[in-house]
Amino acid sequence: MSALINLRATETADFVIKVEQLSKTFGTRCVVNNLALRIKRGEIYGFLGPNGSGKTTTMRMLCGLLTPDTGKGICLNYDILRDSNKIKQKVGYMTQKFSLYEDLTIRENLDFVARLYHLPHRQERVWASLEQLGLSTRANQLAGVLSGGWKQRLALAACLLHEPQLLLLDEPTAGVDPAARRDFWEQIHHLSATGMTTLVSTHYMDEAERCHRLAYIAYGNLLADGTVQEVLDGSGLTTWVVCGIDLWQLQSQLKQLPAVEQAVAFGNQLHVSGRDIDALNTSLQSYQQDTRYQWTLAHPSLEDVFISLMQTAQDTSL
Ligand SMILES: Nc1ncnc2c1ncn2[C@@H]1O[C@H](COP(=O)(O)OP(=O)(O)OP(=O)(O)O)[C@@H](O)[C@H]1O
Repeated sequence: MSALINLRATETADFVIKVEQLSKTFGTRCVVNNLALRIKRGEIYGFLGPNGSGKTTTMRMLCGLLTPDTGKGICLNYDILRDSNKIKQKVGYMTQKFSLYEDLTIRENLDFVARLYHLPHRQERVWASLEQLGLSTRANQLAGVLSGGWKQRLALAACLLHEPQLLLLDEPTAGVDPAARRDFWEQIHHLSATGMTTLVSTHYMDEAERCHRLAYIAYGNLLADGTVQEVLDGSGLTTWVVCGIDLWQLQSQLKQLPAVEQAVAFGNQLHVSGRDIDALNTSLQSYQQDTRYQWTLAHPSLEDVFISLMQTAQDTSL
C-alpha cells in the first residue's frame, strides 16, 4: 500500500501541471469544457485551437488568475483552487498584448518589474537579464520604438525576472517575423534544457512542430493531444497531393465529392484529405486515371489534421 502511495506521489511530482475536469462558463457560454491536461517538467507544450476556443481562459485558470467553475489539480505542486497566490509567484505569464511601458527604456521596464516583485539585488538581476536575453546593447532604448521581435524579447525577459518555474506564453510571437520567431524559440528550448516548463499557445504550425507535445482544443473541448507524430497518427486522415493544370477548377469539383473532407491549395498543389480511405479512393478514382493530373499519397500535415478536427468538432459551448 505504501509503495502505491509513493508511486502516486512520484507520478504527481513528475507533472508540473496535472489538472482534470476543468470547466469555465461565462454567462451561458461554456468556454472550457471538462479539460484534462498533464505537462511534465521541462516540457514545451503547445496549445492550439481556433480563436475563442478557450486557450487563454485555460491558462488563466492554471495560474490562478481565474477560478474554474469545476475541476481540480495541481500546478507546480500547488492546488489550483486553494493555492492560487503561491502559483502566481512561480509562474511567468506573457499575455497576447505587449503590456510594458512604451515610454520607459528596456532597462527601466525591467527595473520596474523587479521592484514590483521586491527582488533582492535588483540592479544585478536586471543587468543579468539584459545579458541573458541579448538586450544589453539596447538597454537605453525606449520600449515604444522597438520592433515586434525586440518587444517580445523584452516581454520574455520581464516574465523571467523573478525566476519562475513555469512559463505561460499566450501567442507570444503573433505578428513577429520568422527570424525573430526562430530566435524566440531557441530561447524557449534553451530554457527547457535548464528544466523550465512552458505552455505556449500559437496559431503557427511551424511553432506547433517545435513543441515536445501539444493539445488541440475547439469550443473548449480537448480534441487531440500528444507528440506531433502521435497527433498525426491518431488523426486517421489520408492525404493525396495532386499537381496538374486548372487546379482551381479541379479543387471546386473535388470539394463536392463524398468522403473528400478537404481540398486545399498549397502553391502548385492541392492537398485532398479524408478519413474514410476506401470511400475517398473510390471518389477520386476517375480523377486519378485522368492523365492531366499527377497524384501522390502523402503524410497529412498538422494543418490538415487540425482543420479536419475543427470540421468535426461540435459546438458544445451554447
Ligand atoms: N471575462 C470574460 N467574460 C466573458 N467572456 C469571456 C471572458 N474571457 C473570455 N471570454 C470568451 O470566452 C471564449 C474563449 O476565449 P479565450 O480568450 O479563452 O479563447 P482563445 O482560444 O484564447 O482565443 P484566441 O486564439 O483568439 O486568443 C471567447 O468566446 C471569449 O469571448
